[in-house]
Amino acid sequence: MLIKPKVRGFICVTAHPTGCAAHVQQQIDHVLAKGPIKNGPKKVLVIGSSTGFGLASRITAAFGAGADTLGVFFERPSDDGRLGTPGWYNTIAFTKAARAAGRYAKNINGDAYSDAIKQQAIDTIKADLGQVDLVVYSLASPRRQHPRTGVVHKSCLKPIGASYTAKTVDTDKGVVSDITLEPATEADVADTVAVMGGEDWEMWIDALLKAGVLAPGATSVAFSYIGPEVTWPIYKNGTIGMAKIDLERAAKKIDATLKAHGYGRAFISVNKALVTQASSAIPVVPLYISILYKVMKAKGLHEGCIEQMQRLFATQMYNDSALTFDDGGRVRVDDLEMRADVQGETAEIWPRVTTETLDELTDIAGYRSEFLRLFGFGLPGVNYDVAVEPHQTMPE
Ligand SMILES: NC(=O)c1ccc[n+]([C@@H]2O[C@H](COP(=O)([O-])OP(=O)(O)OC[C@H]3O[C@@H](n4cnc5c(N)ncnc54)[C@H](O)[C@@H]3O)[C@@H](O)[C@H]2O)c1
Repeated sequence: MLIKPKVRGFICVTAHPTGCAAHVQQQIDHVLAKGPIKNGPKKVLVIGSSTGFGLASRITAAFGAGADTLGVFFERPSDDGRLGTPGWYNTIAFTKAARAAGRYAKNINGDAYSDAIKQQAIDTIKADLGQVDLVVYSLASPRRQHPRTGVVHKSCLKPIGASYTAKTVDTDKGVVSDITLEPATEADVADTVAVMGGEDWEMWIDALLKAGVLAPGATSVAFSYIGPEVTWPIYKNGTIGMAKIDLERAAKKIDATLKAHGYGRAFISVNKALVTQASSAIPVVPLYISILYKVMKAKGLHEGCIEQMQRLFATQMYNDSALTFDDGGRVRVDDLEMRADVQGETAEIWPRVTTETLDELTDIAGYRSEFLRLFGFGLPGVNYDVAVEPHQTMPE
């Protein structure tokens, strides 16, 4: 099958298996080039391991620290004549590469919010790894079926209190326009907290502890975003921001639980704004990212998911380093994004961006190519004019 990108709004409905593999390999190469991470994790569970920050942390653990990894994700597998989602192909590529390098890598494709998948992960850890010493929690999902009530909660991206009008970009068409977002209801907030807040992370840690599969001294990390004021009504102060406050609440509770269990630790890492499948769905944010990329690339400060996770592991979590916390007890790898000069220049560009000036003032081209790379398109060394087999099976 010849596979070309088919972009529909903020999603690409096709994915290229060879391109996804090349994207994973690029990330592995980055981690290898950075050199080994001393005293790194040995046995790692990554929840949300197939794309974005979760995949990057799995690659960093396996190829930077030589860790065995178990990945949990929710992806559509390929079938005869039918494409899978990028995370499916990414995981196949990762698994083959990790095993070729002599590392254990197994995968569970299913709903991480369910009790059944938690149990499957526990059974796999018991059978293969004994215990894990790092749990990365990196889910980004539009919905969660609550395992106790059966209720399906849907997360949303809305401001709270008042409607919010701001500039946004249709990244596909290159049109800049104003968008007005109506405020969330109380139910919207509660639903978003139920999906993207900390309850499920707590349920994972409780289940792992009860089953005895968490090593004494284990670490757990989950990810958040803060960003500049221009995005606060839709992010930090919006429904997703309320979920992140709940994630921080959970981090403190899990930290206390893990400290009681062999001096472990749990914390939130605040990461940089990046093009991922999750962030491309947020209004306003892709325009901000396009400006930010322009400014950060000009200063030589640009990072993607893999640079962020490699830096988090090598300069905060392991490698004889110690976690440094902000006033809110969070680790910040968004430090370069939030630098005063970067934010000053981004804020200066923001009001001047129009459809006409988009190409000149922003890195919309970089945004688009990074977006396509998420789906395996535009990778160097991949011949997109050659037919590829869409059906790729996951190694057992
Ligand atoms: N992208 C950004 O700019 C950014 C910045 C800072 C923090 N974050 C945070 O990082 C975390 C990860 O986001 P991302 O941008 O890497 O997202 P992503 O969409 O690339 O990855 C989400 C992962 O979750 C998995 N997943 C989704 N629903 C699932 C389910 N029900 N069961 C099992 N797996 C499921 C997917 O398969 C995938 O592996 C989120 O907490 C997000 O808020 C993102």
